[in-house]
Amino acid sequence: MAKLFRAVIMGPPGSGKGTISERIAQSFGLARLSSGDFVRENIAANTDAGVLAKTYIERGLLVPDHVMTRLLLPRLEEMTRHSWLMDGFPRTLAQAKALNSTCDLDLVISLNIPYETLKERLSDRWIHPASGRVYNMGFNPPHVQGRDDISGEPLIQHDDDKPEALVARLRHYKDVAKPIIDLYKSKGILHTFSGTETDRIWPYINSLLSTKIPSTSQTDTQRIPMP
Ligand SMILES: Nc1nc2c(ncn2[C@H]2C[C@H](O)[C@@H](COP(=O)(O)OP(=O)(O)OP(=O)(O)O)O2)c(=O)[nH]1
Ligand SMILES: Nc1ncnc2c1ncn2[C@@H]1O[C@H](COP(=O)(O)OP(=O)(O)O)[C@@H](O)[C@H]1O
Repeated sequence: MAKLFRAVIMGPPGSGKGTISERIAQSFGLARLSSGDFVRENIAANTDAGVLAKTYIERGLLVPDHVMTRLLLPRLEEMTRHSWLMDGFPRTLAQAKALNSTCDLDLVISLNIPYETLKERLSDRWIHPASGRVYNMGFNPPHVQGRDDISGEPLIQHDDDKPEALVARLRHYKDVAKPIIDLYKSKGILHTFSGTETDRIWPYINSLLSTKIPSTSQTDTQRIPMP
């Protein structure tokens, strides 16, 4: 069997992680894993970790490391036969260390996007809360204004996407991401992409991954369901 491929995508809020992950999953057939989706699925399924996670999310807090690792690592251990790309985890150095002890990452993509660009994008971002689907009124608008394409339900805007909250969020990201980025740099697996437009960054990511991903991992396109 060809070697499997495991990657993580990192970047500040609004940097395009979700958008780029979707493209990578489609182009290379990696399973796309999102920590936010895992959390939402666990909440919906009423698992112990999900019930606990919900108490933090309801207060607008990050889920503590030990809950996140309990929720995610067993799922990763089940994926021994899959290549995957993870979005949203690790978000702290403790999570990165826990991930390290579970699997060997092949590659980390870090997105480096100017503050002004992030501010513009997020103030234009609308979300379908039940599914996590994301729209941008300029970049990828919904078919019907203010409505989710699939369910037709209303879209909302997050309070923390407003400019005044964004400065603090970005500062927080920089602080917590730095040691994680340093860790991956020291392992020689970090690749940083800078720019203001996803469509211009994408070709570089695409060509890097073309050289790294063994062709047999490219047959396995799927979104991983809950057990
Ligand atoms: N105008 C413009 N908008 C973009 C571009 N790339 C992505 N967007 C939009 C899509 C979304 O509404 C917003 C943020 O993109 P994503 O949700 O993919 O970002 P990310 O997953 O990093 O954000 P998150 O961590 O969930 O806050 O910006 C771009 O190149 N130009
Ligand atoms: N790695 C993580 N560590 C801690 N909490 C997390 C992590 N990933 C997701 N969460 C929790 O789940 C929520 C939803 O995650 P996500 O879909 O990535 O949304 P957002 O981009 O709004 O943070 C987060 O706001 C946070 O409370």
